[in-house]
This record gives sequence, structure tokens and C-alpha cells, in this order.
Amino acid sequence: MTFKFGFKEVRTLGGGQFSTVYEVLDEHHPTNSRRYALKVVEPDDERPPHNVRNECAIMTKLKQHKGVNSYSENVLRLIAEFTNPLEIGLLFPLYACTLSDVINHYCKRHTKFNVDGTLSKVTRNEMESHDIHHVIHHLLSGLNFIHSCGIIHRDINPNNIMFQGLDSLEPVIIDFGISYELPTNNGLESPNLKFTDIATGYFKAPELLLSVRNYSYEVDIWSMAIIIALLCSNDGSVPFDEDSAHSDLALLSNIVTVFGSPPKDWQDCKGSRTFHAMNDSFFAKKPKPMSEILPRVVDFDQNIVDVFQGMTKYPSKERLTAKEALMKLK
Ligand SMILES: Nc1ncnc2c1ncn2[C@@H]1O[C@H](COP(=O)(O)OP(=O)(O)OP(=O)(O)O)[C@@H](O)[C@H]1O
Repeated sequence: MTFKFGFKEVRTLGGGQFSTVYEVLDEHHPTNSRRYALKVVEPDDERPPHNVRNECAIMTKLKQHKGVNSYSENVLRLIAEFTNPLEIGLLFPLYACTLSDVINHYCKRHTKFNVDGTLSKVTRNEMESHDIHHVIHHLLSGLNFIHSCGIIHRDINPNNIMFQGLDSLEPVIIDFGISYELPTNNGLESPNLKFTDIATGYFKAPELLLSVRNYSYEVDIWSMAIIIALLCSNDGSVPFDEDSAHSDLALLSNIVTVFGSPPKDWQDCKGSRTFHAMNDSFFAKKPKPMSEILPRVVDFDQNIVDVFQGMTKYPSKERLTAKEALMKLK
């Protein structure tokens, strides 16, 4: 049995390029049978924008926030941090599953009888529309708290949203490993030259795909909007082609197919050579109807539709803030 920082490893939960997350038992207090998540990182192995020391600083700031709401149930809390000469360990409450697991749980496979007499399998998202509303409300509430602390999360995606169980509808936003604390990310990145290698696959905001570096909170708003599209889909998928998760150009082209053409005078991208080099065919696309993008709620919840449309404006300054989205959602 392996021990780390006095915690007994029960199993590996996950991890990324630079970290491993373990389920652990507290050996300092053997009578305490509570389990925790321990994220272990070797700081010398990390490459920017990953920075575990900054992650600790940001999580401490989130914990010590003294605003109107000094705490959010929808944002991961750091319990403690540990260091040894090689590693840093971050101790968190243990959660059972990610948003990807929850969506898979609600997306049931059914057999469909086709008119030509053949059978095929279809996936149907069976999450109730009021439950979808509840999850979105709490996600926006968590994001509003993060932004109100002056932090851009920079990696809002379904694997960074966790729940207590498959039937729990209280989401918690995790993973501040590449987050940015305004105004300079603690001296690591200047505001106009932020890293663009942030966010995951489908969840990247369009300006990032055009290498805009002076972005702000609005990149998280876009990512959260794509999470909304996932929750409101018929089959638990995003409205983009599968291969677009791995290619910035393919994703940009998919975004244009779904949301229509960006404005020719798109302020965020006025310095982008790629944007100016785009040919006219990029500027002639109409947006898809909301019935195709948010089919699960379009007839039941106009507030979600309005919020989603406000969060997916190309000009980032026109996007709703998390606070505005929350107020509109009710
Ligand atoms: N508190 C927790 N409870 C349960 N599992 C967790 C917890 N924190 C993280 N995990 C699991 O570990 C995975 C990786 O955690 P995290 O995203 O913090 O690490 P990371 O190094 O930033 O990973 P990535 O590079 O993939 O984003 C999560 O997707 C989740 O499956």
C-alpha cells in the first residue's frame, strides 16, 4: 500500500499530462474513515500554462473570498496543501462522477423501427427539462463566483465538472490548473499576451482559435454555452463534428456552420491575419435554428434559449456575463 503526505492511496481516479489524482484515506486520523481526492503534481515537470503553485494560490484566493457570497457550493474547495522536495499535493473533497458520466447516464439507447422495416439504435437524452435548468443555473452560479474573484477558469469542460453521484444534480467546477488570476496571473502572463493553448477541444472560444491573446472572462462564457448545448441536445453530444475536437481550423469552420458567420468587423480579431485572410465563403453562413442546437428545451424553456444566444455572441464584449446570464435564467 502506498502512502503520500500521510494519506493512504485507495485507487487512482484520473489525472492529466502533469498530475495524478488519487482517492485516499487520512492516516493522520485513522478513526476518520472519510475518503478524499489528492491531486499530486511534480512542479518541475510542468509546462506553462500548467502551474500547480499558481493553482494553489488561486484556490486559496477562492477560499478566502470576502464578497457578498463568500463561498459557492458549485466550486471545488481546497482542504489543504502539502509539499515535499519533489511534489505538491492538493487535498479536495471526493466526488463520484463527472458531467460526462452524468450525461451518459441520462442518454439511453433505444431501438428504432425504420420505415423500410430495418432496426437501428438511437440515443435519447432523458434528462428532464427542469433538471437541465437546475444544473445550468448552478453551473452559472459557480462560474459567477469564480469570475467575481477575478479568476478566468480557462478549462471549462465536462471532465472538469463533478457531482456527488449520478443522480445528484449539484455540479461542482474543478481544476484550476491553468486558471488565470487578473490582472497578471501573479506575474506569470501579461494581460495582452495570455497563452492561447487553453480550454479543451469543442469548448474553445472562437477568438482563441484565431490566436487572440488579450481575451478575458468571456472565453469561459463560451465554453459554458457549449456545455449548455451538450445538456440540451437530443443525444448528449455537442453540435460540432467529432473530428473538430482535434483541429482548430475544423472547429472554427464548425462554429461558423452552427452559429453563422462572424461579423466582418469582429473587434476581438481585428489584429488576426488568419481572420482577415478568410475568404468570402466564411462570411455567408446563416446560423442554425435553435431547435437544432437546443432541441431538449426549445419548446419548454425560452430563458435557456435566450441565455445561450447571449453567451454565444462572436464579439466577446457583447456576450452575457455569468451574473447577467444567471439573472436572465431565473
Ligand atoms: N475532487 C475530486 N474527486 C474525484 N475525482 C476527481 C477530483 N478531482 C479530480 N478528479 C478526477 O481526476 C481528473 C483529473 O483532475 P484535474 O482535472 O484536476 O487534473 P488535471 O491534471 O488538470 O487534468 P487535465 O489535464 O485532464 O485537465 C478529473 O477529470 C476527475 O476524473
